[in-house]
Amino acid sequence: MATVTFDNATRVYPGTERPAVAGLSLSVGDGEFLVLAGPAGCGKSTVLRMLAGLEEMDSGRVLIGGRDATAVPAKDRDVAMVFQNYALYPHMSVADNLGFALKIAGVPDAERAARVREAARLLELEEVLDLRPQALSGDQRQRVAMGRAVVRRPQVFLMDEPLANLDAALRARTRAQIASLARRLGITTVYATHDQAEAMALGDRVAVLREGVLQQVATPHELYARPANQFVAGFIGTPD
Ligand SMILES: Nc1ncnc2c1ncn2[C@@H]1O[C@H](COP(=O)(O)OP(=O)(O)OP(=O)(O)O)[C@@H](O)[C@H]1O
Repeated sequence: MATVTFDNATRVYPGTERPAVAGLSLSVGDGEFLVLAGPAGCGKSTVLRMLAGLEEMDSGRVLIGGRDATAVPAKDRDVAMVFQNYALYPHMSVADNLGFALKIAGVPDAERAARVREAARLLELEEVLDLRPQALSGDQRQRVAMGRAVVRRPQVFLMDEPLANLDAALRARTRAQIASLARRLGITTVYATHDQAEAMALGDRVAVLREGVLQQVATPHELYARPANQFVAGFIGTPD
């Protein structure tokens, strides 16, 4: 578990004028579930990628667990990212998909098996451990993608629109599972979505971004009761 702090983080993509993320200062508490919310192109993915070490920052810093991680390579940051386009290995069973990163990392067989079992239990995948991904439903596949992050026991989970490929009913169910899982594990989570209902349902706090600029970060209740400006009020007030 760890805190995450962005300190004046800015990213200007080469060949562009306007920063994709401009002077972001934001702290995420230990074990907190923070949602980054805002319309397409507001900079959510860039924030996650900067935190993961997949995107350079032009200025500012990012701290993980109180330590400056700005210059730390992605593989050494101890964060696990779940994407919307989760690529499972089609030729491997669910169990092998779950354990693959641990195998690469040289985790001994017995410990790997135990961690895979634990993740399968938490994500209700025990029944499908021997199946291949193509035999699974969309939400089961999404849970395997989540499980691959869970087995690594990272300090921070990063989730980029992980439910975007699911239909409405499954989104609601999977959303509830994610919320309960993250809270049970107590792992600091930064979760990006353009869907205000999802943001309000999941976040301990929600950070609303507009064109790369943080507008407000507050609990869902505070955002409803006291939106900082018209943009926040509009975003919160307009169901998807
Ligand atoms: N590699 C890149 N090169 C140039 N511009 C980029 C690059 N990646 C993103 N951008 C631009 O940066 C801005 C922020 O993009 P980002 O993907 O972070 O937003 P987002 O809120 O995650 O949106 P989406 O939900 O569409 O992914 C957008 O204007 C986008 O076009």
